[in-house]
Amino acid sequence: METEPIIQVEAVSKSFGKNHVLKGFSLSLQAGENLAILGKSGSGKSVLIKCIIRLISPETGKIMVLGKDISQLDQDEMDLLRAEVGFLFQSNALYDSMTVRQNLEFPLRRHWSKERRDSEAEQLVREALEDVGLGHTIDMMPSELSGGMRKRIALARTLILKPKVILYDEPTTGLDPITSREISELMNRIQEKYKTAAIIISHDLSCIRMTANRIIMLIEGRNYAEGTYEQLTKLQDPKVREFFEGL
Ligand SMILES: Nc1ncnc2c1ncn2[C@@H]1O[C@H](COP(=O)(O)OP(=O)(O)OP(=O)(O)O)[C@@H](O)[C@H]1O
Repeated sequence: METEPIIQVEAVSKSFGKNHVLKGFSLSLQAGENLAILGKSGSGKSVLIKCIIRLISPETGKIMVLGKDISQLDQDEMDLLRAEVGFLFQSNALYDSMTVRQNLEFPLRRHWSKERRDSEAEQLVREALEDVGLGHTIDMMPSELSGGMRKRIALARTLILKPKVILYDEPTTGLDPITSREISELMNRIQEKYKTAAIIISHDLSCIRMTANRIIMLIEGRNYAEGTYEQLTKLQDPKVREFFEGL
């Protein structure tokens, strides 16, 4: 039986002046799936993610998130929906003046009552930190952590609200190959444990190879090619080959 997609993007177009970034791009994210969007720098991957969380609005097309047409939601409804979507942004954006514990509690402040936080937050924080293998850092400051650890803390903070779907924006950018690998393994463990679906936008082929069940290549604003990593590496199209050259 076909289940309803977690996220559906249908023929979305977005331009900035004469710069036509997305030209009828579509995707369908299924439950439990890690879907990677592979595209060059400037191809529109971040624009796509911003459309999905309605930070910007496309000119044409339709976006459904967890069964809701996001263009039809008012601000409060959109905020509630965003709480079910986890983001891991490139910048990590941890608060430097807060401990790891306070950073992880932060999303709960917005979405939970004080009573609920007092009774449940501690255990959730500990569980999320254990999930990323950093239980011992709970009282440390972000400045005491390495780049890879900060990324994992940012991921733990995303997990706190038990999202149904996670959007990973360049999750391994700026990390060395070993740390990148650890983050990719962690992304797989999270998929397995929480059965979350995820969209991963990246140009890091090793991360994509390890984590993606399916890949859509975003080239010239369109769905240029689609398949598993193995399938795409076998294509002869020069624009696809460019990505896999040297492997
Ligand atoms: N707010 C904006 N105003 C004008 N142009 C924008 C805006 N946001 C993005 N663009 C343009 O849209 C294009 C796609 O940008 P985007 O950030 O989505 O690329 P990307 O694929 O995420 O690249 P990278 O891999 O380098 O992050 C670029 O040409 C960029 O200049």
